[in-house]
Amino acid sequence: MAKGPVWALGAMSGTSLDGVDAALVLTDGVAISEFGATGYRAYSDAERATLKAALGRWPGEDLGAASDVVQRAHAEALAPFDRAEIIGFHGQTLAHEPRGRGTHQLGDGAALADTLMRPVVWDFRSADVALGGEGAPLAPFFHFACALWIGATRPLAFLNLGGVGNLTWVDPRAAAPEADGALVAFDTGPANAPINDLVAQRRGLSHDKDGALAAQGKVEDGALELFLDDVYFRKMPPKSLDRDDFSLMLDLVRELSDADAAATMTAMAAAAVMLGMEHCPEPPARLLVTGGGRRNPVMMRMLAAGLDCPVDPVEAVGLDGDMLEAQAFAYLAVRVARGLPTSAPGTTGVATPVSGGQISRPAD
Ligand SMILES: Nc1ncnc2c1ncn2[C@@H]1O[C@H](COP(=O)(O)OP(=O)(O)OP(=O)(O)O)[C@@H](O)[C@H]1O
Ligand SMILES: CC(=O)N[C@H]1[C@@H]2OC[C@@H](O2)[C@@H](O)[C@@H]1O[C@H](C)C(=O)O
Repeated sequence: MAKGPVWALGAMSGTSLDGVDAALVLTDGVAISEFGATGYRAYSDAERATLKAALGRWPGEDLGAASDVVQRAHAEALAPFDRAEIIGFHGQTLAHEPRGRGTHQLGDGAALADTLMRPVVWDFRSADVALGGEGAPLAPFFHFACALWIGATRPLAFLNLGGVGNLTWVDPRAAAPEADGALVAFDTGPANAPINDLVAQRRGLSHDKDGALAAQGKVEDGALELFLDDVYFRKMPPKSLDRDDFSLMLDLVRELSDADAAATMTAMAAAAVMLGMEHCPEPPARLLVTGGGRRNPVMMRMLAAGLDCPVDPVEAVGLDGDMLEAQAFAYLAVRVARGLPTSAPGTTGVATPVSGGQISRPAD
C-alpha cells in the first residue's frame, strides 16, 4: 500500500443485531487525518431473527441463512462508498470463547473483496486469541488515535455502551498505543443486549427507547446486588464477554414489573461500568460515551451519579457515537495492511503486540 493516508471504509455489525454501520476514515494507520461519510443498513426483523438463531454457532455448524444475511447486508451497506481504497470488515460475532473454542465472526472477506472489487481486511480477532489474547476489545487502538485527534493531554476513558459494554482507559502521553501503560481495556459487562431481550419478551419492542420504561420503574436492590456478586466484576483485566454470557440476569428480574425490571437491568449495566472504572490505573479526566446506550438518559444519569468524573457522549468532543466502531475497523484495516499492531497486552492480554486480521484482494 502506498505511503501516506488512504480512505478506509469500516463496517461493523454489533452484538445488538440492529444493522450494519459503515464509515470512511482518512488515515495512515497511525493518525486520523479526517472522518468521511457514514451509512447504515438496518437488518429487517426476519434477518435479525435469522442472525439471532445462529448465535452461539461455530464454523462448520449449521448457520442457516445467517451467512447470506451478513454478506448481503454488508455488500449493500458498503457499495455506495466509491472513495474507499480498503475495507475493514468485522463481520457478525456469533460466538466468543477466547479460553475455549475461540472467537467466531461470521462473514467471508474474500467473497466481499470480489463483490466490492476492493481489498478487504477481516477476521480481526483470531490471531490475537491464538496468541493468548481475549480477541476483544479491539477498538482501544482507535480510541488512542481519537484521544490524540481531540487533543487530549491527560488520561481519559472511552465507554462503548453497545449490546455489551467496553471501557478503554487511554494515556495520550504514551508514544504509541502498543507502548507499556498506554491503554487498559476490557468489557465491563452486559449493556443493552439484556435490556433489549427483556423488552422484546415482555413488550415486543426492539429496545427501551430513551429509557422510557426504565424511567417509570424502581431499581430492585436485591437483584442488583446478586448480579454484582458475579466473579467477572472482580476479575482484573484483560477480560471479554460474549453477548449472552449474562443472559441469566433475566431470571433475577423475572418477578418484577416490566418497568422495575427495565430500571433494574439499566442499573446493572451502569453499576458494571462503575466497578470497571476501579480497574483504571488512575482516574480519567473524563468519560466519553459511545454506542447506542448514550441515547438512554436513565443509563447516562445513573453513570453520572455514580462516577467522580464528567460523563459525556463522544459528540461533546466532535466524534460520532453511532459510527465509532465502524470507524475503528476502517482504522484497524489500514494498520493491518501496514503491518502495525492492532492489540497489545494492555488491551487484550495478548503476550506481545499483534497485527490481527487477514487481507483478501479481489480476484482478477
Ligand atoms: N434512543 C435510545 N434509547 C435507549 N437505548 C437505545 C437508543 N438508541 C439505541 N439504543 C440501544 O443501543 C443499542 C445499539 O447500540 P450499538 O449500535 O452501539 O450496539 P452494537 O454496536 O450492536 O453492540 P456492540 O458494541 O456490543 O457490538 C440498541 O439495540 C438499543 O438497545
Ligand atoms: C467478540 C466481540 O465481538 N466483542 C465485541 C462486543 O461488543 C462490545 C464488546 O463486546 C467488545 O469487546 C467487542 O466489540 C468492539 C467493537 C471491540 O472489539 O472493541
